Amino acid sequence: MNANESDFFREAALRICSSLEIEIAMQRCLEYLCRFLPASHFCFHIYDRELGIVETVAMATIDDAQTMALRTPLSPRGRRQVEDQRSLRTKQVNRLGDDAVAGPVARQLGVPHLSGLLLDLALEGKFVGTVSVFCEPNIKFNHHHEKLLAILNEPFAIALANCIRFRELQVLREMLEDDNRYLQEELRHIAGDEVVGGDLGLKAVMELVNQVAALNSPVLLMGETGVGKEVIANAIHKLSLRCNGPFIRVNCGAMPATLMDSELFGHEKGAFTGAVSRKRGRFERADGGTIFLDEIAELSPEAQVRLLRVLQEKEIERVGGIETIPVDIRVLAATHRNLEKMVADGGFREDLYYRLRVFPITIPPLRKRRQDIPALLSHFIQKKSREMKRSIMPRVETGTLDMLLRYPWPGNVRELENAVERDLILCKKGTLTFRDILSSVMDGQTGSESHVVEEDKVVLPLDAVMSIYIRKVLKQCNGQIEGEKGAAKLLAIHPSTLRKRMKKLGIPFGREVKKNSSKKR
Ligand SMILES: Nc1ncnc2c1ncn2[C@@H]1O[C@H](COP(=O)(O)OP(=O)(O)OP(=O)(O)O)[C@@H](O)[C@H]1O
Repeated sequence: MNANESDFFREAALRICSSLEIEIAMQRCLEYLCRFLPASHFCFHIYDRELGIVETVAMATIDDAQTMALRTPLSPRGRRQVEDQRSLRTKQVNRLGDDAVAGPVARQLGVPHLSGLLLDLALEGKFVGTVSVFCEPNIKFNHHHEKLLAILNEPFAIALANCIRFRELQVLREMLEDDNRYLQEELRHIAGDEVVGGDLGLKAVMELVNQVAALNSPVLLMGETGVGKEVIANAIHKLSLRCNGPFIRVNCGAMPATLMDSELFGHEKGAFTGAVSRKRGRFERADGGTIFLDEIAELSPEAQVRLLRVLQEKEIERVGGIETIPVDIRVLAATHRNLEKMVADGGFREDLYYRLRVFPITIPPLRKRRQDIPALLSHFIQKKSREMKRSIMPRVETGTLDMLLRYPWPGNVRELENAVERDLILCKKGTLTFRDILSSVMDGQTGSESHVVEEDKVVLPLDAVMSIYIRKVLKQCNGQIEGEKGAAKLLAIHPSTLRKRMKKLGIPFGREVKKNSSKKR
């Protein structure tokens, strides 16, 4: 390369690398190339050997520049011409339309009448693609022009290779975004979209949810384990303006304290042994959406301090990092523990407690909203049958519902869900009997019966109330139906009417009660 050629190389190379937008870089380069060779158009092409297609990825003229994905299938002769070629070539074509390879491409670009200069590009000995410059038909390219273009083989090849990589990355990113949207949908589905009981036992809760959802205020969800705190958190997110953003759940109780910081805030590469690459934490992932901190009471004192900072500053620092990263998140927290007492005992930071309980919502236990049990039961039977791919929907044995209504459900909705699943696995004839629940109700583990109907002041189906009352009277009469001390007399009905009703409601007769309890022992 002589001095002039060196200057030419330097300036053209700088221009083709001057922008990440390849078409802009090409236009800048074309403006310079025009001073040395006749060039009205400047294109990059790649070749798909499997499909025999030339793809024009970008084109620049003095007035216009664009990326494109113009795909031109080649004729068998054109394919042979490209594929049989052993070495990289520079080629002059007097009329583009006459060439077996350049012709179809030029026709699609609307310039078959122009003449062209084509140069195959290689990087580290591998074919990358082709660069072409076109000019008016009355002007001819010559060997000097060919030589000048060949000097730029490497920078052009790098620019084209980078452009293709960038395009691949964009496609991957779009796929990831699409996957992400799909997975978020799936997660919402798994977590259970529907709030069963929203218009009955959870009506008051849902009223609060509707009031707070659209705001950005933190919400503290309280209630026993399994009452549906996560379901309500999900409902808040779905009803909020952030519903299209991520909903990220963190189970603070299930995470070892040593990993908590890096899980929540992420880490930089090499921040600690095992940090082999940079990782984004859950707060960063929740950016633009909602973070749900489940079992918040289990947070270590150190993590509590850091969480307080995030809530105050709205920014995080990755472990081992120095830059602060702003995060736009809405925090929902949940606990089954008495946080107020923990604060009083010094187990939870008071300042953090007040930041989190800006809007507290307490979800009542299932035993305080028994009216939701029938709907929950049918919801879970349908959901679990679908999951287990059962074609026939099982039915609940007559009289069992009232048993389920009397049971205190210490594990709340989760226990009911598990009971349905267990019974679906066990049930042979398509009838759910809930034997376990039945025997614990029979064993009197439900507490006083009046607790069910009087204390809770809930509205129960008439059959259930009748069943509860008949059982109560039968208990008083030691299971005796007839006679002066029998239940029928107390209830002022005929013994056979009582028997019929007991059968209908699935109430076991005296002997069966004893049989059940002795079986248990
Ligand atoms: N109202 C409801 N409607 C439909 N499904 C519900 C409802 N409440 C709870 N569930 C289901 O019951 C199960 C337990 O609910 P969830 O995980 O929300 O309880 P939780 O209070 O967050 O429990 P924990 O305190 O153990 O984290 C889940 O499978 C959930 O889908």
